[in-house]
Amino acid sequence: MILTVDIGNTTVCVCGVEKREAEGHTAVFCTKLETVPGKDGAAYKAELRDALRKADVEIGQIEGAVVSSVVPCLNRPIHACIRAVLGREPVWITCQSKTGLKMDVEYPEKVGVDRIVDAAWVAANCPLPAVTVDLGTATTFNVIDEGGVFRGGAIAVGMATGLKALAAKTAQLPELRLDTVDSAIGKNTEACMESGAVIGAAAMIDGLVARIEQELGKPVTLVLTGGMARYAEPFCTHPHIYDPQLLAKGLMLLYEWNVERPAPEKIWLLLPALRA
Ligand SMILES: Nc1ncnc2c1ncn2[C@@H]1O[C@H](COP(=O)(O)OP(=O)(O)O)[C@@H](O)[C@H]1O
Ligand SMILES: CC(C)(COP(=O)(O)O)[C@@H](O)C(=O)NCCC(=O)O
Ligand SMILES: [K+]
Repeated sequence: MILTVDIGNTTVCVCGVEKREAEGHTAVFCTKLETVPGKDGAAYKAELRDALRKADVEIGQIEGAVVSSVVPCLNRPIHACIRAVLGREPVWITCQSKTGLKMDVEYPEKVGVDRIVDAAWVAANCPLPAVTVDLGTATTFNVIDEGGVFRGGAIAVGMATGLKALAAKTAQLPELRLDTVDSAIGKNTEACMESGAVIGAAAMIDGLVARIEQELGKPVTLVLTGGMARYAEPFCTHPHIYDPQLLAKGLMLLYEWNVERPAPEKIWLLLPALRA
């Protein structure tokens, strides 16, 4: 099992991913820790140990760890946390990692690593061209053309972020926790806000993907993921795949492609140590 860790702006998503005979890459557990800038490695260490215990995972089952981050101030604490819990160094995914993607954007080093991981999985596993949409703090769109080229995309306000901004910037709109939505026509303030956030996000996805298809001149495979995707996904009319494990599976794939294994001659050097 590989521990995959995605440091997002709202949550640090930790999963245990295995490669299974029949199903391929599969997340066997997932847990979300809160993203708290300033929180130290020791505090995350306690939370991670607790989460692993609750998931019934023994440290010995975990062969390695891999991390993507779009919150640089948490990189050190999370690195320290993983090293302390697993006793090994995690692999960090960056724009320099082997991803199988060719980057056709102005500043590849500025693209969020979570976007690259989503795109890399889809480029390796789905019919291309494809669009991935990750509904988290932000709603991000990635466009991968039929040659496996990352062509860029779009970044829009996330559903929960939009609702928080509305409550903060208006006198009469309440704080809201999203629930299932059943109608585009809300009959009260909360229902109106939910329609705007959820069905609005779905309509934006359908509309933006249609524009992207126009620009590419081809239909795309659409893959939806992220913490908020389950709310909007039922309202997307474009054919799509909903895969809440996209980022975790992508991280394990990139672990396999980027982990440094000892060269064969070094394995002979290690053998005496292994026997001891
Ligand atoms: N029912 C809900 N109502 C409001 N916000 C929610 C709900 N469920 C999850 N969230 C929010 O979903 C977002 C988390 O999505 P996630 O994909 O984990 O984000 P990120 O990758 O940006 O950290 C956050 O904005 C979180 O507060
Ligand atoms: C767009 C994002 C804020 C999305 O982050 P998330 O919603 O996953 O927390 C993140 O991918 C990011 O900081 N990107 C850098 C800019 C870019 O991708 O072009
Ligand atoms: K994310």
